[in-house]
Formats: sequence, C-alpha cells, structure tokens
Amino acid sequence: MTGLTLTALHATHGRSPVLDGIDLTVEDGDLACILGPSGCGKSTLLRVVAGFHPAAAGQVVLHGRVLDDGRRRLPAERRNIGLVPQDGALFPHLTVAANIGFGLPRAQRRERVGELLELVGLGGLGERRPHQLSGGQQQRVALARALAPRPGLLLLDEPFAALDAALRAELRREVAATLRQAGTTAILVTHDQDEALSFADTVAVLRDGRIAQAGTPDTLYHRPADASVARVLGEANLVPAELTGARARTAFGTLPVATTAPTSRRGLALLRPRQLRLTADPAPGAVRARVLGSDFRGHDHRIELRPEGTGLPDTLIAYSELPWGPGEAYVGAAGPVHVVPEAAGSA
Ligand SMILES: Nc1ncnc2c1ncn2[C@@H]1O[C@H](COP(=O)(O)OP(=O)(O)OP(=O)(O)O)[C@@H](O)[C@H]1O
Repeated sequence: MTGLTLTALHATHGRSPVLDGIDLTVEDGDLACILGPSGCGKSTLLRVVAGFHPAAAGQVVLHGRVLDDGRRRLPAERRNIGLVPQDGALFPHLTVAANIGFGLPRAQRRERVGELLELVGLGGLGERRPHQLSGGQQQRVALARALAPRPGLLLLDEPFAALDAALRAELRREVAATLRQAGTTAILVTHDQDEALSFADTVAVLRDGRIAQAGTPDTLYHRPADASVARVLGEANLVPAELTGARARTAFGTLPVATTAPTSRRGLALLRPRQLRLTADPAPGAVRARVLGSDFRGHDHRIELRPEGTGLPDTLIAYSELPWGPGEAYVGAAGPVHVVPEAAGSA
C-alpha cells in the first residue's frame, strides 16, 4: 500500500518559489530520505507534509487521505504525523517518562511509555530529566515521544546533526532498526550522504526545488541520473568518454560500460575513488599524475592527484590502502563504469 504521495507539489516563502513540482511516493513501512544541500527546501518539504506550511499547488496524500491540495488543508493536529526536530525540543522541566507520555490519554500512558522506553533502549531512565541524559539519549527520548501516539508517518528533520560522528552513526542504525521494528513509515531529511545511504530504503535527491532522482541507495550511488546526483552521493571522478556499444573510450583506455543514464555517443564515465589504482611505475592504461595530497583516514588514504595530459578533470581522487607522498604516481582505472550525460547537470 502507498503511504505518502506528493504530486506536483509547489510551495513558496513569500514570493520566492521553494518547492517547484515535487513528485514522490513513499511506500507504507518504508524509510525514505530526502537528501540535498543546505537551503534546497528540505525543511520546507517536511513542514508542508506536517501541515505547518501551506502547499501553493499540488497534492499531499497520506494513506489515501488528501492532506493538502493547495486550497484545502487538514490542520496539523489531525494528520497523525509525528515530527522529530533537529534539537529534540524536549520539555526540560518534565521527566523522560512525562516527555514521552505528554500527548497520550491518561489511561494508556503508563503502559505505552514503558513500551517505548524499552523500544528506544532507555528502560530504567524514565524518572530522569533531559539535562541528566547524553545528547544521543535525549534524541532517543524525542523519537519515543514522536512514536508514542502511533503516527501514520514520522518525519525526522536532521535529528542526528548535533551529535558527534561516531554517535551519529550508531544512533541512526538504532533508529532505523527501531522504526523497522515498529513498522513505521518515515522520512528523514539530511545533507549527509552517508546518513542517507545507510538509513533509507529510498533516497530522493532534492535539487532546485525538484526531485532530481529517487531510488534505492544502490541505484543512486552506482547509477546516478547525472553528474550532480553522482557528486551528491559521494566523491566522484567524471571522465569524458566516447561510447561504442558497451565500451567507453577514455583517457584511461577503453573501459567496459555497465549501465548508462540516457546519453548520446559522448558522456562522462563515473569512476568512484576506489576504482582508481595507483602505481609507482607505468602500467597499461595508466596516466602520469602528480600527488597533491594524501589524507590518512584510518581505514584508507584519500589521495588527491593532478593528472597530466588531456581528456581528464583537473583533479582526481583515489582511495588507497597505502600512503603516497608528494611526487609522481601512475593512475589507472578499473571498470565497469556507469556513464552519465556530459551536458546539463554536469557542473
Ligand atoms: N520563513 C522563511 N521566509 C523566507 N524564506 C525562507 C523561510 N524559511 C526558509 N526560507 C528560504 O527557503 C529556502 C529553503 O529553505 P529550507 O529551510 O526549506 O531549506 P533546507 O534544505 O531545509 O536547509 P537547511 O539544510 O539549511 O535546513 C531557502 O532559500 C531559505 O532561505
């Protein structure tokens, strides 16, 4: 069953258009993620769905019920939608249990709060106040509070942004598991591609008020529709290519083509940094390059290179198990590659 459907959705702030024809479907029980840079309209999109901002045109439909069609809007409190804001926004003077049970009918409160404390792994901490919890624990309370009335849809607005990297990764895994266990349909907005890829069943890239591409994390990472989506999902080397059947002729030689976004005879071959190989000596298909920098990241080194000759971008990024000092190296590429159009969206 379809959970949420947005059709040709438009929204403005004053006279400025912010959402410019959003089409998106989130299946019931799915975890979806809206990914895009700061200011692209992610929060506005959540606010329109939640009922805190009007649609200018188009439709928001949840479980078959029209919530907003640009003329008539169902009030936010009647939408059965939960929201977890960036900062948790807990009531500081209430206990954890009282925060979670805040909007619940008295008769159900004790039992439901107990269930939720267990669900989010905070059993035994119900009598604490928010300031006696860590940042991650506070966000779990915010999640439990939003889940308490069993919302038909849960919206998460960058809920891990204030946490440090390790805790962020741990908490997003926990939250995804909790939502799956509860069978909740949810939309997370974030500008962090790792978060989107690891959290969601469906990722939608928001660009200039429209969905540039929506699909599984695997599809978006390996088969982006264009160069800009390729870059939003992770570091990308985009190398001019001439296509002949299932082969792409590039400065690295001829590489097998796995898939192509709709494109003509010429395109850009997507080479993720792990597809580039560095050697100290010349190798077939390898291009001479200058090592500009090498960053140790624990599991590997991120190497920035300036290739010589023509037909390649100014800078290439490779991930290597070995460190490379400044100086010369040879870079080769391993296919198969995905090819995107070279014109629109390739900036
Ligand atoms: N209340 C407002 N009045 C006027 N313009 C606004 C208002 N709120 C947001 N905007 C503008 O609308 C656009 C989208 O803002 P929005 O907050 O939805 O983006 P976002 O993708 O959530 O950004 P961030 O990741 O920084 O939170 C931005 O250009 C912003 O300046």
